[in-house]
Formats: sequence, C-alpha cells, structure tokens
Amino acid sequence: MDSWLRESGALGLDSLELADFPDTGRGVKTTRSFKEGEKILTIPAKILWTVKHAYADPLLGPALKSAQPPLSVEDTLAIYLLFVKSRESGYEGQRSHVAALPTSYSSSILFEEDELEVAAGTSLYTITKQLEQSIEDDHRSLLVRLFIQYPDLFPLDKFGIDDYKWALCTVWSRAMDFVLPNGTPVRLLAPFADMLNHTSSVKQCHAYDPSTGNLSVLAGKDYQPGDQVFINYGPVSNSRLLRLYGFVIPGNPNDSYDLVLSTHPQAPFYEQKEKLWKMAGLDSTATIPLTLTDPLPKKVLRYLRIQRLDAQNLAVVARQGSDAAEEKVSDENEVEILRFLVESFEYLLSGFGTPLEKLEEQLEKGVYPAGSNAWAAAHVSIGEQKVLRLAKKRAEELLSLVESGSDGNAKDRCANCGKADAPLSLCGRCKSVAYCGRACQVAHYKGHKTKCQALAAKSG
Ligand SMILES: C[S@@+](CC[C@H](N)C(=O)[O-])C[C@H]1O[C@@H](n2cnc3c(N)ncnc32)[C@H](O)[C@@H]1O
Repeated sequence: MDSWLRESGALGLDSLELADFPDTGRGVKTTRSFKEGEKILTIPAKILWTVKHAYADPLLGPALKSAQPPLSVEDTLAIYLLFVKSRESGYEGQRSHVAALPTSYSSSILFEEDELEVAAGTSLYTITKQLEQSIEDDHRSLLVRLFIQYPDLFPLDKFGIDDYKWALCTVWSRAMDFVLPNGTPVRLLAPFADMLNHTSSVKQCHAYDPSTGNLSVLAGKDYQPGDQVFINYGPVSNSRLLRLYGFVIPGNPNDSYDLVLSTHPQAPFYEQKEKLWKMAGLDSTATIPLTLTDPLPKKVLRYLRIQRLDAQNLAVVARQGSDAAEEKVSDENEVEILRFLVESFEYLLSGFGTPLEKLEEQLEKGVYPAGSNAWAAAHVSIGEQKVLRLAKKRAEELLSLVESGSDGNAKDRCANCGKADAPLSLCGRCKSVAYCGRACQVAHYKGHKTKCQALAAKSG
C-alpha cells in the first residue's frame, strides 16, 4: 500500500508509521514532533473511495447505473469494496488497501445472542435486532437488482451475506462524512487516514477540501515522536460506537438514549397537530436523544404538549405560531404529559435485563472479561440506564412543581435548562423566572416573550 500511496501523491507518510497500541489496537504513530494545527497527512482525491469513483469505474460503473432503484451511498461503497476485493487482477493499489483492512469486526450486529442479551432493554439492542433484519433484506434486494444480473462481476461466493456484513462494517467504522459548503453530503474512505484511531481529547482535525477533493489530517494537539496520532470521530454515544465501530469508552460523557415519540394517524385532531409539530420543528414521529447533560430536552415536552392538546387548547396554541407549546399549555396538559413521561421512563428502565448497580458490580468482579463483547454491551446498558434515570428524575421534579402550583414562577432553577445548583439571576423585565447565564436567557426568550410582556405589564 505504501508505494501506491506515494506514487499517487500522498503527503506526510515519511513522518508516520503503523503501530500497535495497547488500548486502541493498530493505529498510526509519528516519527517526529508536530505542533497543534500543523498538517500531518494528505490523501489525494484520486485514491479516495467515493460514490463518484465507483460510478466512474469502467466495469463497476455501468452495473451500478443499471440498478433500480439506485443503491444507497452506504451500499455503493460496500459493493465497491467487495468488487475490488473480488478482483484477481488489476486494481493493485486499491487491493493493497483492502488487504490491509481488518478481516473481522466487533460491531454489535456480529454479536452472539448471549452477548447482545447483556444489553437487553437498550436502544442498541433494539436497533441491532432491526439492523440484522434489514441487512438480510438489503442483501436479498442487491442479489435481485445487481448480483444475479452480472454474475461475472459479482460472483456469489464473494458477495454472500457475510461478505456484505464485512463490507458494511468496513464502511461504518472507516468512512468519513463531510458536508460541502453547498450542503451536499460527502462520504468517503481514505486509505491510510482510515488507520487513525479516535479520541475525544482532540478537536475535529480531519478535513475535506472541496476545491481539490483531497483529504487532510491536521495535528489535533502537539505530538512528540512516537506518540499515537488521533482524530476525533465526534461526540458519539457508546451505543453508536459499539454498533458502528465495535468499541466503547467506559464512562462515555456522550452517552445518550434515543427516545422515539410517535402518534397514531387516527388520533384526535391528528392533522392539526401535525401542522403544529412542523411549526415547532418536529415531526409526527420524532427521535429525540436524551443525554447526560440534557436528559429531558424541551423538544420532548413540546412534542407531548401538542400530542395531548384538547379541542379548546388546540386553537390557542395554533395562534402561537412557531412558539407553539414552547411553554406549559395548561396545568392539566402539563400534568398529563409529565405523568406519562415518568411512567414511560419507569417502563423503559424495567425492560433492562440487568439493573445498573448489578452491572457495575459484575464489571468490578470481572464477570465480563475487559474488552469482550459482553463487557462492551454492559457499558452501553449502564450509560443508557444512567440517562433514563436522570430523565425520570427530571420529569418527577417538574411534575411535583406543577402539582404544587410552583412551576409558573419557579425562581430556584434556571427556566431554560433547569439547573438549580448554579448562581441564578432573575429576568430583568418580569422578575418571574431565573437563569443560570446569558446563553440560557437568550435561548429561552422566544418562548418566554409573550408571558414576560404580560407579566411585566400586569406589575406595571
Ligand atoms: C478508522 S479505524 C482505525 C484503525 C483501526 N484500529 C485498524 O486497525 O484498522 C476504526 C477502528 O479502530 C478501532 N478504534 C478506533 N479508536 C479506538 C479507541 N479509542 N479505542 C478502541 N478502539 C478504537 C475500532 O475498532 C474502530 O472500529
């Protein structure tokens, strides 16, 4: 691969080497020092794996163009990889890259049943099960649309379901995503740059240059010779890390739980409510991430307030336009949604195979060998349970405030983020709500404006 990279014009290889590291496995180390921000590596456009290049290939391109409906970006890249892997001659450079790829992966889609069972109750469990099914369906569809149409290009012994899963795992764990200035998304695989492991302690330091199409990596921090070079894959939860990359970060601060909210189209006033959700930037089916820092996002309350509107409140809320249901609609509505949330979180938590404390105890005792699939699944479950417990606590606190009638002018917590353990200052105009800082005051103003003006006018 090295000579292919050099001949193609890759820059920076003289200062970098592949190496094995105890925590992250194979990665890249520097052989000289770098200052943060310095360019470390450039992989030229012509050797990147992209959809454009797959379609431009003289053998693969015409077959891809004939597939109806067209393949997704993910499938195109996966088939491109398998196609090159299956060739016995030609494609020498790309084949040397494929030969350097891992032969197996530890994504949750490849877990044994008993390993995945450790994560029972998590969104990882549900999504993995759904994925297993959809991967089989997609593979069957590729057989019909592509493989059996061109048996010489896609020999079935090299395009089976296990090959397809390998290719998908390769794309999930190694592809990089960018959005061009005109909003077009680009997904690509960059040889050698795909050997860089992740750490959240560097800023995003891989970049795509839309004018040249080259991929570059900058130093995300200062490096000494022999240091491992990292990039940042983004603020990814353990659930997503395990599904897409096959690893977890114990105590991951980005852990989250994806809450799915949906409403039956035959529910009362569905069409009017659908309009209100749209106005509020939501959809009739909304997936909202609950996180450790924001376990009960405002969007959840907003969605449910609209979902539970009665005929009388519907008209009032519709007049609020884009501020619709940003704040409490009525005591009844608020109590109803908060009770629903407390019960739902309780129900979701009861669905976890093993409670958080028990899992922590098991990890402590070494029941799951460190680094094993079951160990990783246990970390996902712990993270999601932590988030759900925080969300339930927050819903209970809000419920007791509404039930005691002290929510409307609660001054003991930030009206925007709910923080109570921070210095708070009152809204300068109405003095009825408090904020932990300027950012929260600004973020809250749009929804608070009408009430603020009314209260300020009342108090003269
Ligand atoms: C883009 S590749 C990086 C190179 C990879 N280690 C290799 O040998 O090909 C992404 C994969 O590296 C591993 N990886 C990356 N960052 C990691 C980390 N912080 N801890 C553990 N494994 C990591 C995971 O297996 C992940 O799927």
